Amino acid sequence: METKLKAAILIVSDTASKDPASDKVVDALTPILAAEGKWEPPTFRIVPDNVLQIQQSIYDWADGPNWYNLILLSGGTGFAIKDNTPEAVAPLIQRHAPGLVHGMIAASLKVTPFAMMARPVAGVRNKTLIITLPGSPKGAMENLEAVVKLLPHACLQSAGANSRDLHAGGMKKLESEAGVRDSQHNHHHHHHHHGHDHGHGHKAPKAHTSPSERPQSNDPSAGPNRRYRSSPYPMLSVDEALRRINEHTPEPEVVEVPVTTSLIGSVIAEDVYAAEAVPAYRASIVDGYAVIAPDSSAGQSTKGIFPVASVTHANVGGNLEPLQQGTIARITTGAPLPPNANAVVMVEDTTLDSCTPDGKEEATIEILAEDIEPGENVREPGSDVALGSKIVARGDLISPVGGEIGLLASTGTKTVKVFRKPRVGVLSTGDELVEHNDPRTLTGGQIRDSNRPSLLSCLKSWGFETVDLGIARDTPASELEHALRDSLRGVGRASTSVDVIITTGGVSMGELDLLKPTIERSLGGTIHFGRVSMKPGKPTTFATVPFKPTGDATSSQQERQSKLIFSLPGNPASALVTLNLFVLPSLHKLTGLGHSSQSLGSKPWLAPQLGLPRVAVVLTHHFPLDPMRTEYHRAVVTASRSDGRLYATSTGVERAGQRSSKVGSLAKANALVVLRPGRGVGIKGEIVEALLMGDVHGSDTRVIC
Ligand SMILES: Nc1nc2c(c(=O)[nH]1)N[C@H]1C(S)=C(S)[C@@H](COP(=O)(O)OP(=O)(O)OC[C@H]3O[C@@H](n4cnc5c(N)ncnc54)[C@H](O)[C@@H]3O)O[C@H]1N2
Ligand code: MOO
Ligand SMILES: [Mg+2]
Repeated sequence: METKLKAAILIVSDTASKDPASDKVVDALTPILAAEGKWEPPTFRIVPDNVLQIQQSIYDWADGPNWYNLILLSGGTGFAIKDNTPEAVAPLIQRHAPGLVHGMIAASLKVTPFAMMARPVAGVRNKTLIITLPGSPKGAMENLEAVVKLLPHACLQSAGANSRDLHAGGMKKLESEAGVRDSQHNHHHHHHHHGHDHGHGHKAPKAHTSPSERPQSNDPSAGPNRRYRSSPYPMLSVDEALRRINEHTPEPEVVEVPVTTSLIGSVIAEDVYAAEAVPAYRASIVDGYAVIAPDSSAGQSTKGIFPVASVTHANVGGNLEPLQQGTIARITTGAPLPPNANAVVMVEDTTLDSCTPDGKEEATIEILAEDIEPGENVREPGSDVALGSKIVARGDLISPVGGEIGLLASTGTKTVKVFRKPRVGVLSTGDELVEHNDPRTLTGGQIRDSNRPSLLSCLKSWGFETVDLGIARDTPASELEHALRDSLRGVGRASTSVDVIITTGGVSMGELDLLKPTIERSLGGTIHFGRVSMKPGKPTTFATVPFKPTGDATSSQQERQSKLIFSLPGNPASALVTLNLFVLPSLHKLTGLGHSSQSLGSKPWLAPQLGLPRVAVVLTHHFPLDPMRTEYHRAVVTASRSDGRLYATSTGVERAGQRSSKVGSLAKANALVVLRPGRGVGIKGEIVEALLMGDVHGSDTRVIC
């Protein structure tokens, strides 16, 4: 059977979003696609005339693993103030298709001159063809009919594969092909002239003029006329941002290190086999008497009075005398059994019968137990760890609990291969910043740098090596560029080069928000995203910069090929939340946690996940919702002792309680409660997702409904 193509319809209409039954377009378009016999029944969604919601739908349908071949949007393409579908769609299109636009307008013009009042856009994002249609059912049908015959071919070409490859099995291949195309795209962008407005010097730039270009940061030297008034960076969903971070975080490197406690938090890169057996000899499990127990089938009793032939302590040296039939030997826990002995009787199961003449030692003992079996209370050699058995596997995390270190130590393992943990630098930016411990009184707009200490402490608690990169001033602008370059190379303010740079501040819309332009224009870096639909943390920026190591061969082996820059918002709560949400998964991947542990066998769910653990929590009170952005609400989560559930209580729901400037919203918090955007509140008793940042303590909390 031939593979069918996947289509999605987005209805953009304030009316239909309030009353889905009022929509007539989905029912009008579906039969047109069905008549072609090449399409699966389309999926659809209804959103209001809202740029973010339109864009989110396109990300969902064109960017994820479940991408669609075709997205048809209907509505919002006219001249009315609220019509903003073309403005939402155009920036997301990577390759425009003006031919389809011409075709649709030409067809409509045959019906009505009002066709000139439509502002359709069409083009390709990733492997998905996107076309806007008018909002009226009649107009939408006419437009779709004008192009519908061409769509299967256009979609297959956009996907870069034949139809069979569109099947689930071909997904992987297509994903990697898309990766190749993306990097070529980036390449192109670096050589492209940035100014797109030559000859129109007085015009302010539009956010997106040339469709083939990625968004480009503000040119700091350009005057007010050419400064952006809306961000050129598309607003990504958190999931898409995380996907891009994962995609651009390099694979971890392998290093060989001695077995010490500094292994805690490292991930094993190569299976380790026991070079020694544990125990190395036959050892007693109890304090008592080594005996020669008769074969159980013989039916003989082990009761009786026996002479004590010898005493064996745990640290005995040299060879032991073999035990003679009819005698027993006193032995302590962990001590080697004398040859011939095959079981141990606990001292509690014996009584003293007689002493040596000097009264200092036992001469004879009565054994009270009558059913001692061979092997009883004996640890055979290698029964705890067999010689040559796998003790830790590639992908295993060396936990602070101590089990893995214990295994390595007990078998005399001297060194292990692990993934090298990344080194992380933290840089604060801003002219207003003062060291937190500066004794002087603050003046004017000065504030104390709280981001560096709070971020450094969080990173240290995760077990990463950190480098304090200090403060970079906004003016002169070159200070930031030099601070970043020095940090990458490990000179100046950075004692050693870092793998990951975290900056705070300077990523939003202010004229001194210089991070994005500095990364792109001065360091030749690539910004993978510059805005995320979340609260707090909207302007979070993630970039990679190419890095050529200098110096000798050994140092170059230790350097990664590209370095990561996380430019977090300056607001203190935003900086800490985004550190937890975005930086940690990347550091985990660099640490090797993505390499699923082979030793878990049939229990892959026991493998550690990247980033914070995700759990379900019960709200203990109403939580206000943001109408647009997913909120990461700071909360205290406790484990109920009575019903075994987790309960979330906000660190502050009053007006400024969760404000992004308020770092105190993270004091006492051990979780980020994920609140999807909506009207009103998340209600008391509702179960929502939360990300655990810290330890969970027990409590008597319970929501009584
Ligand atoms: N016109 C717009 N303005 C802003 C937008 C926007 O979309 N349009 N986004 C707002 C959001 S959301 C955030 S979050 C902030 C992000 O600001 P920046 O990353 O550009 O940071 P700065 O402007 O440098 O500073 C913001 C704020 O944070 C304080 N700060 C900075 N560094 C530190 C530090 N190390 N320790 C303590 N506090 C710090 C700084 O003094 C400012 O008060 O932008 C909004 N604006
Ligand atoms: O996104 Mo910003 O972090 O809310 O203040
Ligand atoms: Mg700013």
